[in-house]
Amino acid sequence: MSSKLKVAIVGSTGYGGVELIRFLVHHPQVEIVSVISSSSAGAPISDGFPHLTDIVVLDLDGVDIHEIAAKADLVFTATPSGVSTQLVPQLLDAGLKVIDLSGDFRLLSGATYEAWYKKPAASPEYLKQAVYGLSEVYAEKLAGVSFISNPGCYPTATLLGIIPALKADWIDHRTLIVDAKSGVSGSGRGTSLTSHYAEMNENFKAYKVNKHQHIPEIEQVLGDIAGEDVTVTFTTQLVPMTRGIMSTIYVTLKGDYTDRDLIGLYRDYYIDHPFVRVRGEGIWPATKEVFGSNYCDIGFSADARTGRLTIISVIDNVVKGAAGQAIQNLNLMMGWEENLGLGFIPVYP
Ligand SMILES: NC(=O)C1=CN([C@@H]2O[C@H](COP(=O)(O)OP(=O)(O)OC[C@H]3O[C@@H](n4cnc5c(N)ncnc54)[C@H](OP(=O)(O)O)[C@@H]3O)[C@@H](O)[C@H]2O)C=CC1
Ligand SMILES: CC(=O)N[C@@H](CCC(=O)OP(=O)(O)O)C(=O)O
Repeated sequence: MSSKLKVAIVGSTGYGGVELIRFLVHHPQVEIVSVISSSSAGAPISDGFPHLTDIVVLDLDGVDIHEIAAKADLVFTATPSGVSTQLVPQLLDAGLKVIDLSGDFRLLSGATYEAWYKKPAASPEYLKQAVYGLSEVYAEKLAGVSFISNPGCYPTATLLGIIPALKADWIDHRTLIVDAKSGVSGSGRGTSLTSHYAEMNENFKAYKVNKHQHIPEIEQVLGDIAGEDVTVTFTTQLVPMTRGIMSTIYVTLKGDYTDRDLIGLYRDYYIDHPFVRVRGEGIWPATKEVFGSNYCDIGFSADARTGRLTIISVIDNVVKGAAGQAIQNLNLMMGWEENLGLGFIPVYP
């Protein structure tokens, strides 16, 4: 009998789910026992995803809580916001561990969720069970828990870029401006006018300016770190590429800190965490340099002329922004090496 952790994936036919499969197939402590679809149960997963032919030889299962509980120890829910709200409580009640990739359990306040997501919030009983999984920042809180809420893609890039400087009190958080750009896979596999080729190709467009649902998530975590309320100006933009997020952060420095000071501060902060790489002086990260990997790369320019700091943080939205961080959180939950099953070099060029 296998002593591996038995894992099921709900939403296995979405971008996050398929990416979970890509990594979990190589994870030494995990066995994928069920790939689940609410719309295509019964068919081999490789019918819809021929790149998995002969690699994942499983038929898609339906969403049946008892069947999942009979097969699996832990479930990844890579399901849309609103779906997880309903599904996750049933999985937890069935005794399963859960790592949820949606936005449904990230915000502590149900009222804040409803204001930004425009959907009914999960019940407070379950909201308070969720541990927020920004791996590098909350690693110690994740060990041994049963339910992790995986961070959003934009919050991951943005928060990892801001937190060390905020924690050190080197920046004035009242001046934070975040200019964030994402590839189209961030909006999921379902077709929409937004992700239509003719709308996206050779285009660069802003959306949800100051209204994005990730704003309260970023402010919640920064408030936790700062010990007081924090607000950010946050602009999201779509760029004509498949994967990648670049979050460019502008903030006023509280002292005469140099790039070298910042590099030292950030390298110290992330010293025990292999997936955040801090660039050397004048070497700014590009999305291609993390493509397909779980890395978050960060670079700086402290401008003595304006007194402002520019921080550039890049991730692959489907990996560090979703499936990769979810597996990193699984590793932290289970007490395994943080990088187990994730040690891939980015795809380049
Ligand atoms: N894409 C990204 O970069 C990121 C995504 N996320 C979040 O992760 C989650 C998954 O995202 P992503 O994979 O991109 O989304 P997709 O739209 O690509 O996939 C979502 C999947 O959920 C399944 N689904 C839909 N309705 C139900 C239901 N009622 N019950 C069970 N399953 C259902 C669908 O599969 P089927 O019809 O086969 O059931 C679908 O393939 C979302 O909450 C998203 O916001 C978070 C960070 C980054
Ligand atoms: C490019 C793009 O459209 N990205 C999506 C990210 C959505 C997402 O990941 O949703 P939750 O984290 O809130 O579940 C967006 O901006 O809404």
